[in-house]
Amino acid sequence: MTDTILDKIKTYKLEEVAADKAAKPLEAVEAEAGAAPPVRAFAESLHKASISGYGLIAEIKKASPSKGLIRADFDPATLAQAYAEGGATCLSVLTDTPSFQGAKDYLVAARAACDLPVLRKDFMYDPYQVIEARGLGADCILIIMASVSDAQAAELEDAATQWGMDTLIEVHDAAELERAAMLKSRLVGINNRNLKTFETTLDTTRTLSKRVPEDRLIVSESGLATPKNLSDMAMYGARIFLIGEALMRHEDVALATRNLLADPVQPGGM
Ligand SMILES: O=C(O)c1ccccc1NCC(=O)[C@H](O)[C@H](O)COP(=O)(O)O
Repeated sequence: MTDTILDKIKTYKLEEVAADKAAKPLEAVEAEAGAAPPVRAFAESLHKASISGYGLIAEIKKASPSKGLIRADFDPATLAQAYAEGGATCLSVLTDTPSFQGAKDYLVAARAACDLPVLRKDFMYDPYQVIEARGLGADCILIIMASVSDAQAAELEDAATQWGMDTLIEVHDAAELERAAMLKSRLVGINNRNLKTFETTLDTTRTLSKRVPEDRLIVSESGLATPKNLSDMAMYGARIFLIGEALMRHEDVALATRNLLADPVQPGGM
């Protein structure tokens, strides 16, 4: 069987982490995490925003494997300020370079430019990356169930909790959701993009949202672009959204964010 993009990313990411560990030992990364600015409340901010409006995790995303270059005019600090001005609740910053043209420094710059809590968007396999994320200032990390074992997911979650961070557990099918439910995280991300095939359909949120335990917050991720998309997802219990490309393609990112969040459907409404 040929490798999927997720397999390819995992291969280079494990090599990258091994090189990072050789260059900067765990003790040094722990010291940086210990000296990092205090954690900002990621999950709780989303919960509060979603009670009567929408919670938005706005993604700073320069390029992707499925779309290539998305935004040439790319300054993470300016984009973070635009998202904050437009009403985003939290930020997601891609720190992976080979596939997304992201960078660890982008997270540092974006977080310093605003007051929003920040997700380190990367492919996490090793607690070293989690502690490194805190050292960069991250308030939340991503755990992709399609790419880790149950034991790895629990280990990453424990490391995040130990360093005061939240976790966003990402699933894209029923089997992954069942595994995610064994974890403690409040945030369950339903990715509308199949990371193995790149196929994107909002039917993924429509189908899986019913199976998410009631004590969790549903985050609908990927392929969302219009207010109608958001109100449609809200009908399925998803009032928190992770959005990158659709906002990154607008010249005026603050205005695009504001327009997307205007007029949220009320819980139980429509
Ligand atoms: O975006 C991709 O092409 C991609 C490919 C392989 C693995 C992950 C990928 N994206 C990560 C994401 O989950 C999205 O950046 C995020 O959900 C925002 O999606 P969008 O609003 O469609 O940019």
